[in-house]
Amino acid sequence: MENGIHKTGQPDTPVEVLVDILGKALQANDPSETRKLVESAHKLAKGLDPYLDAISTPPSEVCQELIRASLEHNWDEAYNQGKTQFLQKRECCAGALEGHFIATLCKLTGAKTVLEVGMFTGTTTLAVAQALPHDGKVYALEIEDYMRNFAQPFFQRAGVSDRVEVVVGAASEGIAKLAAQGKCFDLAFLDADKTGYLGYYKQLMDLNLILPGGAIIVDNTLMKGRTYYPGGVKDELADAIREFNEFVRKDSRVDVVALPFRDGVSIITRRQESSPEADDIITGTAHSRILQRLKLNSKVALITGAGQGIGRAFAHALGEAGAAVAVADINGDAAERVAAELAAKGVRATAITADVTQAKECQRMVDTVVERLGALDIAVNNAGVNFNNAAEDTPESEWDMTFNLNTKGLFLCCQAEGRYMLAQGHGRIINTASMASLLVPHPQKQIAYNASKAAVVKITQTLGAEWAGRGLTVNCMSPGIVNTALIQSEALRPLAKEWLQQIPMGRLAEVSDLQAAIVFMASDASSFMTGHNLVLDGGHTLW
Ligand SMILES: C[S@@+](CC[C@H](N)C(=O)[O-])C[C@H]1O[C@@H](n2cnc3c(N)ncnc32)[C@H](O)[C@@H]1O
Repeated sequence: MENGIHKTGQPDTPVEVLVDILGKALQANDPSETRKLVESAHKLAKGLDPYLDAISTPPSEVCQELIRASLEHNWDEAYNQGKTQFLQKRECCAGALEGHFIATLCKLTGAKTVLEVGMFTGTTTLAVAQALPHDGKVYALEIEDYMRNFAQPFFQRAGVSDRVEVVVGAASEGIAKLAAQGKCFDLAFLDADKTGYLGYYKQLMDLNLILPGGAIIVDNTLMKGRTYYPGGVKDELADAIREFNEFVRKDSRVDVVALPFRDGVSIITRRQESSPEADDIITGTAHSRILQRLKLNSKVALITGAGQGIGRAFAHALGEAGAAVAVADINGDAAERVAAELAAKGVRATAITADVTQAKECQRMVDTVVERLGALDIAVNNAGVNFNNAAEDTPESEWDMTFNLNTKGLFLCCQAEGRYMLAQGHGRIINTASMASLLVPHPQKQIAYNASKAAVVKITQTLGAEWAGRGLTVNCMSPGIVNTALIQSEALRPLAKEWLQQIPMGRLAEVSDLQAAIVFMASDASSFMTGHNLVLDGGHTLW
């Protein structure tokens, strides 16, 4: 490609088509021909932004109201009445598409903390806040106190006030203040005074305020085209942006991509360390940053007992981390429901009905996973039961049922999964044990359960040792008392008060407390851990 025109001679983008049409208009001798060409160039240029709006998801209703209020506000009057320090203009509002663009980048990068330098009426702030997780925050720097009051009711209406902190004052001071408070950002959006950009950029970079994997997004890097076509006019803003663009382009710490989106948007990311002296600790193992090492992309995970409670939480955690998920349960409807939940959030998932107390069923389950999802990389053996009876009253049938599922069934699963994984040369098996493997939970009586879970730890240790060095790791997790349907039985519910006094942290585990651990145990990041019993009990076993 040369000068925007491809070897075929055909222009390929709307701008290239414009260049082509206007070039022809310049060469046309017939005035009516020139007019026709200019008209078609005008229509093509005029239609671009509305079309982009039309094919993009519209902003939320509150965001639309805020954009409307920003555009309709009498900014001259606000200035004349001394409410704003500077004469603000409606064009300051970045608009729906750009707010949506920044919010999309937040979602793509999994951002939690975002800095906006130059908030105006907060339309982008709002779009970003709505895209952040509920424990995320956008810090919006704005020199005009008036804007905080303008935007606040809209943040409240959208229910995101606790996700927005407006810092009023000069942006350089705001950045310094946030830095002094130890704040760091996944993304920063530079959109305040253009002559200040270089200073803000240097502050953010020199103070390391952008987290590894983060980015600085900069608006107006084309400055209406005056950066590359000044038109012979003295232009302080275009000069400042040009100087900024050139500085960033030459800054060896970063990569930058400039997009012809609206008034030009540049995305600046920090370069990965690449010097030959850099070891794995500097570059990350296989150049994967620590959070990337936890990703389970293209892995296939099987979870038994995944129709509810802990297993369901494991299935969601592994799916969110990138794995395709086979949801196995003896209750087929429950398995289908969880598989549907996963599919609805974009996880490749399948449901399998299986009774894992039967060797044949375990084999069929593994075969089905491989047949439907193409492999089996991670297996979480989680199906289990718990009955409550004093030792002297425990019927033989209860002992058998408990051991059949919790112990024999778990071993049969490990065996079927292990055979497949040994043949493929890699795999992660994670068994659900219990803190009952380490202490005797009380006051409830559950001898069969306690003994079955102690056996799970021994199975895990034995398999971990036997299969070590053959690409497999086998570990188990021992949750404390988890707030699930299992403990809602009539026998157990009244005991909750007593348990709370036994737990140093003073609360039961929620299934979500176990999710990060299962991802770690399933990922390459845990490759040196095998035969381990990971206890997650709020300190219960310490007392
Ligand atoms: C282009 S508007 C921001 C638009 C906004 N980011 C959006 O997405 O709609 C620029 C804003 O920067 C503010 N501003 C200008 N100079 C500033 C400074 N030195 N410190 C903080 N804010 C400043 C202005 O008051 C104005 O509200």
